[in-house]
Amino acid sequence: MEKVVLVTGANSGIGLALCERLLSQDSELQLCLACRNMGRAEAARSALLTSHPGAHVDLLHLDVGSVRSVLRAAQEVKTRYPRVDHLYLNAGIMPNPQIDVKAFFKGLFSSNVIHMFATAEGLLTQKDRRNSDGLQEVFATNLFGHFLLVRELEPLLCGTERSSQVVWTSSSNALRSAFSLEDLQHGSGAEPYSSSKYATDLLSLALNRHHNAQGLFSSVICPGLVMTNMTYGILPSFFWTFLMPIMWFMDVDDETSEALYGGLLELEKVIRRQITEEPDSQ
Ligand SMILES: NC(=O)C1=CN([C@@H]2O[C@H](COP(=O)(O)OP(=O)(O)OC[C@H]3O[C@@H](n4cnc5c(N)ncnc54)[C@H](OP(=O)(O)O)[C@@H]3O)[C@@H](O)[C@H]2O)C=CC1
Ligand SMILES: CC(C)=CCC[C@@H](C)[C@H]1CC[C@H]2C3=C(CC[C@]12C)[C@@]1(C)CCC(=O)C[C@@H]1CC3
Repeated sequence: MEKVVLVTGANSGIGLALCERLLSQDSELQLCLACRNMGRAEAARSALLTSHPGAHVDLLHLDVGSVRSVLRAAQEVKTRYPRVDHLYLNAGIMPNPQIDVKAFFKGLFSSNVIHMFATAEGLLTQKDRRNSDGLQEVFATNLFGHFLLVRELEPLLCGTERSSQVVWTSSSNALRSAFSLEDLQHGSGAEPYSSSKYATDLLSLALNRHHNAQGLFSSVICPGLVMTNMTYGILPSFFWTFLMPIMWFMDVDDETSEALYGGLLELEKVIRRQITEEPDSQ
């Protein structure tokens, strides 16, 4: 049976790259691009069909920052598909980002420099506002609209014979220090993005607690730092050309992960030898 996969914010950046990858891995799936801007959604669909002719790619109008739009879109999904196998909650915004240049240069010469580049902690603030539903826009878009979508799609995600996966695009910029239960929407702070991403991680945990028994499994991914419209909104592209080599230099993960892999293979050898040499104690 064809898998049904729905991706929010699928018309650009990470969402569109994800759709490309999904179709490369399984050309049979029914892919639904859930987007706010339908012009860009059409263009994304054409691009996907050019690289994957014959693929099944649908469009759905969804503004995750609007409660009415989420409810309408969920209703439409229920009429179109019998179930949803994979739900990628990827749409996100970071409005009016400001960099604290002083903190950046202070961090550059501190022992905290790698952490600063990896998480942007202490570097980034945003200017948020209330939307027409009376919610803080970043919270509404990055978290609450998606939460509502999951709630509405529960019948298609839970209780079916197969399990379903909900995957959130979170961030290394998810900061516990930015989140408060007393101010869920982060109306009074200057780090709504970090707060919304930390809340995303918490919500994913809670969804597992509430829905694993019904076959719904939630997880978060952090894509690292990716050049998209979001990052080009933080600094203009020529800045990134200079910064990228430094970012690669900072990225110790590949090397460390390779070293870990080698270490584990060595340990595996030792352990295997040990259990074949030692008599079974039981
Ligand atoms: N780039 C990076 O380095 C990182 C990004 N992320 C996360 O990745 C996700 C994707 O961002 P990225 O690809 O970088 O940035 P883009 O700006 O390229 O993509 C954001 C996508 O979200 C959509 N979107 C925004 N607001 C809404 C809305 N109200 N309703 C529906 N769709 C909406 C945009 O559509 P539209 O055309 O309508 O604007 C666009 O398709 C975000 O959640 C972001 O927080 C996480 C870590 C790092
Ligand atoms: C010259 C100068 C002032 C450089 C500042 C560098 C910053 C622009 C980057 C350093 C770490 C980056 C980062 C992000 C944005 C750009 C930086 C702050 C993200 C917050 C982008 C979106 C995410 O979700 C996570 C990223 C973490 C690292």
